[in-house]
Amino acid sequence: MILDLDIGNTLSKWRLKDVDTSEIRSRGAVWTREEWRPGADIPNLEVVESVRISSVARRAVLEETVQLLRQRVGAVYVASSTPEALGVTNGYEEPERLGVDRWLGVLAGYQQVGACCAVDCGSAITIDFVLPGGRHLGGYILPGLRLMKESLKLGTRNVAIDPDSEPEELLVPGRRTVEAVNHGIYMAAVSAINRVYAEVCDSEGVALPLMLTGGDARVVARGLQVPHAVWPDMVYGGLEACFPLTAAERAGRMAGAPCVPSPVALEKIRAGLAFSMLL
Ligand SMILES: Nc1ncnc2c1ncn2[C@@H]1O[C@H](COP(=O)(O)OP(=O)(O)OP(=O)(O)O)[C@@H](O)[C@H]1O
Ligand SMILES: CC(C)(CO)[C@@H](O)C(=O)NCCC(=O)O
Ligand SMILES: [K+]
Repeated sequence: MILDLDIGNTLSKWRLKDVDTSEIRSRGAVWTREEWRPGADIPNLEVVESVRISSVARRAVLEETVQLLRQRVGAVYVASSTPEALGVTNGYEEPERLGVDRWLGVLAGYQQVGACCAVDCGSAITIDFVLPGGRHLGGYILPGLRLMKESLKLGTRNVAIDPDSEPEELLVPGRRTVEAVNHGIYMAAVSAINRVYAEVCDSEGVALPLMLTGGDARVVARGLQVPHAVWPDMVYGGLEACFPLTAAERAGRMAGAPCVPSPVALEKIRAGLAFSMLL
């Protein structure tokens, strides 16, 4: 088995992938600040031959995790942001400072569809762009839905936005605090993504396919106007592309990669942008 680990700021997510069949066998998540104790929701390391890790947690968390795993598992691969990989050039002035989850998302997106916009709706919402030819432009970082809500300190943090609610309901004025906060942060996230997407496509002169990942991807995606795909395993896809171990991975196939709809024509994106500026 391959153990894929995505250590985020809030949650550390893992999945076990069968080396022979490329199937995903199990998944789980633990809070990042907690220890990896036996009995918790952690994978059985007895069956693991290799581990691939994406981590944006503090250095000490990664070091402890790697140390623990090296004693038990044959091969441990740790992803890092580099100046260039898989045909993509990193747009950061200091490439190693780009969050590796963003880098892996961008690499997975580029491998799947070529030039694209990759959005991660996690603890933070990140929006990254890669142009045809593989130039990563850099991107945007804003607080995630949960962070925005917590920062208001109105005692509404435990009421999550229902991922099944209709965007029309979420975009109307709230008539209770919880509702006003939920609708406000939803509007903030959705309109930021819509605007940034349109601005960058306009200024670069290219309509880009749009992909979303992260814990809040589904609910945020429902409010977007442009065609898009949700890919929960996008960061894992980057790990598969960087460290291919199965036959399918060596052939460039990433687990759970979605069919990404073609973007609308650039003229339409530009018209939408011009319209929203006039109002
Ligand atoms: N069980 C859960 N626990 C915490 N957050 C959850 C849960 N389910 C959904 N979420 C939502 O997912 C978001 C966190 O997404 P994700 O799991 O991608 O975070 P993360 O990996 O810790 O983020 P990052 O990698 O940016 O640190 C939160 O904003 C929250 O609203
Ligand atoms: C922005 C987050 C927290 C999103 O998970 C992560 O990608 C990160 O810690 N990045 C480092 C800073 C940067 O990407 O510029
Ligand atoms: K993430």
